[in-house]
Amino acid sequence: MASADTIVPARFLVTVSHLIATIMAYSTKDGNIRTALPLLSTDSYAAYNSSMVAALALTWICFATEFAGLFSGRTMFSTPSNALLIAAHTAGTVVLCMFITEGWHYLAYWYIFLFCRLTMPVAKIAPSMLSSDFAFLATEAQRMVKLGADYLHMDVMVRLLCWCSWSDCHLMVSNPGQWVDDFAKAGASLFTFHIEATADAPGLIDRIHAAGMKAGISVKPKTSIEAILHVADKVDMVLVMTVEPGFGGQKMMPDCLDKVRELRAKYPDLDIEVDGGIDVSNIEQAAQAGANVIVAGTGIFGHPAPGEAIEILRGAVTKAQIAAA
Ligand SMILES: O=C(CO)[C@H](O)[C@H](O)COP(=O)(O)O
Repeated sequence: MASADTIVPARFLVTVSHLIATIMAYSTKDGNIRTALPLLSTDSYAAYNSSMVAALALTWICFATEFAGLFSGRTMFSTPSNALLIAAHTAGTVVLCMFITEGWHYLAYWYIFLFCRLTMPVAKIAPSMLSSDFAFLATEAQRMVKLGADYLHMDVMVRLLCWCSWSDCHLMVSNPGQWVDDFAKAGASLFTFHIEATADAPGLIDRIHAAGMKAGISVKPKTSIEAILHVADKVDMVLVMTVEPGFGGQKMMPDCLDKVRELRAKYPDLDIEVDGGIDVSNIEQAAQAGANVIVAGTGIFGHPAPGEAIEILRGAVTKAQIAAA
């Protein structure tokens, strides 16, 4: 395994090469746009130019985010993530050089960009606030975000107010539809309900989306995955419970991971979340089954170094994704 002394500078250098290639693509974009235009025609030049500039602007936003993660140390020490990014940036630099030198159609840039962004459902770690110190909830939330959490997982058994824009709200209530507007107003970004709690899942998903939130659907351990397949294309995430919902600190039920395997085989790009009894000792099983969004309460808050636990969970997911690719 490469050490941080070599892999971190290697990642930095290939990322910079990729960035330079995108800057070159900006300065030579005229050739790619003209390839897309009929001979001697200048109609549509402005529209194609704006489209290409938009794609490049999105790329640079992604670079800014990545450099922020790298320099803040948040994504610096995960070897599987570093290896994946080195491979992605190397491939991106090579394809972009061909795009420039061979004068490919400008739309190819969009395809390259979208392929790079969408091919893999990235690892997301969601500390379950159920295991935090409720007397200092806001401080606990800030601590988790500083330590690298991608979401804060909020279990809702009675009404709860979300105060931040990256709350992953898991509603373990009957009639979840009655709370859609309240959660949207409170700033929830992801509203996950149980298939067992509604008779009209497609309608509820539409309402969640219309309220400006992502929609997730959850299955309890005894519910088969077939129960949600009719809406798997409509939702942004499927949550497979690996314990009976209710409280933290339970033991993960490995049988539930068969549902994750089945779902991942059918939906390679879907966000699949697991929740219940996940920690650094069993994350490899969940990651190898295909889970990429990891909820952990006791596994993070009860770990002597919660930031390290978050990175181990993220690293295991990324490593399993590389192995499966
Ligand atoms: O949904 C939940 C309980 O119903 C919790 O999110 C879950 O149990 C997380 O806690 P832990 O990681 O300690 O098991």
